[in-house]
Amino acid sequence: MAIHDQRIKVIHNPVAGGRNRKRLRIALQALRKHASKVKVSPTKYAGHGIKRADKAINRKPDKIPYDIICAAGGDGTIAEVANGMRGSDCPLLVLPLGTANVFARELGLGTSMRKIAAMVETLHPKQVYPGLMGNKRFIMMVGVGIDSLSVASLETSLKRRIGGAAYVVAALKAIKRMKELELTVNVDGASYETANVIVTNGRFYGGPFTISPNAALEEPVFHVVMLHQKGLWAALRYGLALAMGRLPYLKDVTITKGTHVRIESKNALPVQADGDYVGMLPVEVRIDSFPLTVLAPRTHTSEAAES
Ligand SMILES: Nc1ncnc2c1ncn2[C@@H]1O[C@H](COP(=O)(O)OP(=O)(O)OP(=O)(O)O)[C@@H](O)[C@H]1O
Repeated sequence: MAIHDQRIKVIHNPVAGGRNRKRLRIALQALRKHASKVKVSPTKYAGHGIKRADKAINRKPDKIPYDIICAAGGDGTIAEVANGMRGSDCPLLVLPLGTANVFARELGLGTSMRKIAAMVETLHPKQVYPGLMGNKRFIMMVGVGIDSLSVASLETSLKRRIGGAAYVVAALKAIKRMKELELTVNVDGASYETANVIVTNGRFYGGPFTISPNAALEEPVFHVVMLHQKGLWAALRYGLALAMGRLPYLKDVTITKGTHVRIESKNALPVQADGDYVGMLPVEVRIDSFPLTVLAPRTHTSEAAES
């Protein structure tokens, strides 16, 4: 699907990933070369991406519809736009301007805006399956454990200033609460006791790190990654194994598949979805019956994911 004479609505989160104007400009230049119209609408507050996307999809009858909706931001922005597009088969183009940009890596787009600009005309529609928490979509993952404790104590202003390093600061704060991590996870009827869980439809986590090597966005199934140990030593070991690509192969890590997952605890614990705090336990997630159409390279390699 070449972006040729098409009408594109770009929903841009101006606060994603710190300063992102230059990266956006590179992408817009490429889009304007090929498209007949490129309309950029910045988000004004958290959650605005949902409304913007819904409005772009359901235009008044006297207005010409858009052919492509583009989410320019981090994974949180993409999730918002994907929520506003639920039920539509209009393709979503992703311009990664966030901090971790896991979804763009997962699609094989990578994170180099120059490379994306160079290939934007050759991207093809592909169907992927987001998850649902209640009636709200997440595009890749939901987590409870050291990650959700960290996200819940993350200072947004610090993240805007120092980027990914703010997560390290947040993780240090979260360490104090690690003993509370006692979870019961039910995957399609099978019950597990664990300390950390990540329910994901993708391979990557926190950027280019592999957490579930056999997952694929286009398969309507979750990979449920459970890290059973808690405590400082376990957290450090998991962090190191993740950085070295060894996490999925540790003896105290279980990965199972399912389409319906319930997570609960006797303790009050926060939940993260696509890197943002979304509420407290208990939580129930399932695969969305509506697929999401995204533009992606026809074939992709791990090199693109690592760029
Ligand atoms: N104008 C805005 N002002 C404040 N917050 C916003 C605005 N627009 C969107 N947001 C919120 O910012 C949050 C974070 O943005 P996003 O996830 O896109 O970037 P990021 O956190 O830098 O990247 P990543 O998720 O890849 O780490 C989103 O969940 C969204 O709700």
